[in-house]
Amino acid sequence: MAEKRRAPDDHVEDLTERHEPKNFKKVRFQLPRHHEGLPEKDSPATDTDDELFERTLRTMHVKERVHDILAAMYYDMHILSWRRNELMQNRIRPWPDLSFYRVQHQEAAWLIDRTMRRAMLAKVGQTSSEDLTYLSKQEAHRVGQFFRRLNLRVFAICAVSEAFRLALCKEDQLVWAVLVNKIAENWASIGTFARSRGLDWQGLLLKYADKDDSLLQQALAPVSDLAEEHPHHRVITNGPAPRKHSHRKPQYEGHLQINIDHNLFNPSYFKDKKDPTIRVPDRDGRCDLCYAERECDCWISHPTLATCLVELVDYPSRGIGVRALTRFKKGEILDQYLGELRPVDYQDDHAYALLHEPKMVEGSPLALISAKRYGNWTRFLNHSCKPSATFLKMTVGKKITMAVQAVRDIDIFEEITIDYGKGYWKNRVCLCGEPDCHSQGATKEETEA
Ligand SMILES: C[S@@+](CC[C@H](N)C(=O)[O-])C[C@H]1O[C@@H](n2cnc3c(N)ncnc32)[C@H](O)[C@@H]1O
Repeated sequence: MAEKRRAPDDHVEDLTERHEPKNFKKVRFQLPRHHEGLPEKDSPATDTDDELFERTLRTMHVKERVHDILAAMYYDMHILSWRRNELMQNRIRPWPDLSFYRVQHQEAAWLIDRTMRRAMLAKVGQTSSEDLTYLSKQEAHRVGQFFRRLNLRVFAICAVSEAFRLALCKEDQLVWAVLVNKIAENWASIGTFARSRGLDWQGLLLKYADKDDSLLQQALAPVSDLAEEHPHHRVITNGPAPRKHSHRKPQYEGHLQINIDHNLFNPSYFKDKKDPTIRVPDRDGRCDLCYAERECDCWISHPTLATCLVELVDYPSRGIGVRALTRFKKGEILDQYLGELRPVDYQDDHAYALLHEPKMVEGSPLALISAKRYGNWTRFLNHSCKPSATFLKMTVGKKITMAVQAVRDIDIFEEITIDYGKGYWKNRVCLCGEPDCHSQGATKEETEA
């Protein structure tokens, strides 16, 4: 049987001591003198440390800003579709929720109206620099810039987000240009996210449905409904290259891999018929959330932010992996590793099985979490020899659980990875590509043993 994955004891690596990479170019540290007034375009390269520093800082600032905006856009789309689903299912909460949804929808509709009005006027030759259908010339220029790279469908999806609308009128030109590029690079992800959450962007365009405009008709063309299924029942394949992506359902051994939100326990699998994840006070120590010594009512709330803001993507040669759609902080609990609970000697899951251990007792696993058929997004975390997350044994409320924790800050669009442990790679080859990868140092005999 292949070696089971085991959570490390020392879970959060201290990265403050990490050495700089060898090819890191040192620049003399000095505060920028005219940071705010830096030119929009890169100035010609010079050799002085000050200028190099300023340009590096500017590039970093733009990248950070664009990633902030994109993270906020995914969050906006998530929260608005969440609210909409609640409204549609008649689970209307107190009025502030409703008014938030209405205001956001109204502002998106105004932006679409301005865009459509301009497009209609352009058709009959009536646009000029004095055109008052836009709030400003800048907005008209930027919308034009967006349409040169992308289409009305993506614009309508993005327009739903307040972060996007604010960027359109408030960010400087360089940030806007980089944002449009990034949206173009990730349009498959943005489109899939909107569709799989049931975001109402087509509704914004419907009142123009009778207009004879090819872009509009293209945007309103029916698309298959992804919102009926769980978002993690969809994998984006072929990467984000324009018009090359498609979707597939995650399958293993010919079965759809079903999403669950708690471990499945079947007493008949266990000799004593008891759920091995029930907390035992003297064995499992304090609750990791409230530090109570005895049973408490804590739980890891579900869904976590990560459940809502990650996507499944096909990575060449490693299969499905997980991409972050927001920024996560070092130490953040991303989710719990879930699956069917099986006895430790269960032999039938060679890819997804994780040993379930209590945090205080080393080397005595209580069960095995088999996620090959039932599990959540965490089962798709690929291995890296320099991972961004780790398994963490926790005691929470009435249960013990295997959580997944970020071991460093994770940026939006980064793949989230975890260390499966050296044992997992005894008879397999790791393709993580890290310079210190286990498999690179292993001899042929070791990997084929
Ligand atoms: C827990 S699953 C991860 C999700 C998996 N990629 C999938 O498509 O379902 C573990 C399997 O993913 C693949 N995998 C994950 N990380 C890998 C890596 N660094 N190198 C090669 N294969 C990897 C291996 O096939 C491994 O058995």
